[in-house]
Amino acid sequence: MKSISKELISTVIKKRKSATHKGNYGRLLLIGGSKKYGGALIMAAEGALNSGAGLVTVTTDQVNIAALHTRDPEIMALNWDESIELKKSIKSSDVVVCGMGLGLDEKAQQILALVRDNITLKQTLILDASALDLIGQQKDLLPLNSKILIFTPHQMEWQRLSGIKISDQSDELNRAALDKLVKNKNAILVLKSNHTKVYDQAGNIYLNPFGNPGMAIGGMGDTLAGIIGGFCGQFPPTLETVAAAVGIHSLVADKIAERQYIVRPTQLSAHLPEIMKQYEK
Ligand SMILES: NC(=O)C1=CN([C@@H]2O[C@H](COP(=O)(O)OP(=O)(O)OC[C@H]3O[C@@H](n4cnc5c(N)ncnc54)[C@H](O)[C@@H]3O)[C@@H](O)[C@H]2O)[C@@H](O)CC1
Ligand SMILES: Nc1ncnc2c1ncn2[C@@H]1O[C@H](COP(=O)(O)OP(=O)(O)O)[C@@H](O)[C@H]1O
Ligand SMILES: [Mg+2]
Repeated sequence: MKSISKELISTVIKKRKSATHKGNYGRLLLIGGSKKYGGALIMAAEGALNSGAGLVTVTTDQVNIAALHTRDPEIMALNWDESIELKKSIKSSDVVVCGMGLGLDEKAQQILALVRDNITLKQTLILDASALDLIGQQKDLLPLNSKILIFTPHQMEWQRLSGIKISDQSDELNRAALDKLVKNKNAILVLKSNHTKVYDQAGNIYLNPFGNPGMAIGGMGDTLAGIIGGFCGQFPPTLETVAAAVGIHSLVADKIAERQYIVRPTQLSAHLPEIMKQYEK
């Protein structure tokens, strides 16, 4: 098992070249935010924006859009009832991040089915939170048609999806469960805990040595899902890129925790551009 290092983060975060434009840094679509959990979607979108994604669009319950635009006018928004537009948005994105605050109701199931049916082999798909629980309940909702498929469960979500109890979540069982879920070997598992592990299906594992308990606040994982999306839109969507996203999320939190008792997810996002600058190479 390898450890996520500051050197690894520096090899992933590239200095931007002059002759580039927003289209070179990833078209991201984030899907989530039912009425109760609009904040989850907003925090994920802020993670994506602040990690440098070129173009960020969300699709969510209409009720969240004014709040999102008040905070972040850089982000485009689409009412998730507009299913024709939503299909087009899925198809035209480089990276789709689905599940933060999506909920588990019929609407959420329909939206995940739409993602499953419209994602293509050119795209990176990240599944978080409710998307994972929906798949746990109904295995045929699992989208298998993306280029790279990234799962980002916390230990309880992984228990529900894989059937492995938290106390039994060993590397061997985790990888076997990933192989059972995704047979075409294009998946990455980000198993979140106080020391998150990132697995691929070739047997590689990265352990995150960074992070602190000030991060134990709702929205911290939503923010990470957005950052992983942002990294996969800008840099090649590999195991190392995902591991670097996990690492930088915790390093920013560690910086904030030097002088604060807790780390607000929105504050973490706001500090990302400054800390990423220190690691660019
Ligand atoms: N402001 C918001 O709108 C927020 C919305 N959220 C959304 O709420 C929905 C439910 O997700 P939750 O994760 O809250 O609920 P879950 O019921 O899925 O899981 C949370 C529970 O799992 C247990 N657990 C065990 N090990 C854990 C670990 N390593 N990390 C985290 N929890 C662990 C804890 O008892 C915890 O209360 C998701 O769609 C999520 O995106 C949350 O992300 C919180 C913030
Ligand atoms: N005690 C801790 N030490 C280090 N990191 C933590 C700790 N508690 C939570 N985290 C991190 O915070 C995030 C929590 O993710 P998640 O439970 O999905 O949050 P949410 O769904 O509320 O946004 C993960 O990245 C996890 O590694
Ligand atoms: Mg979560």
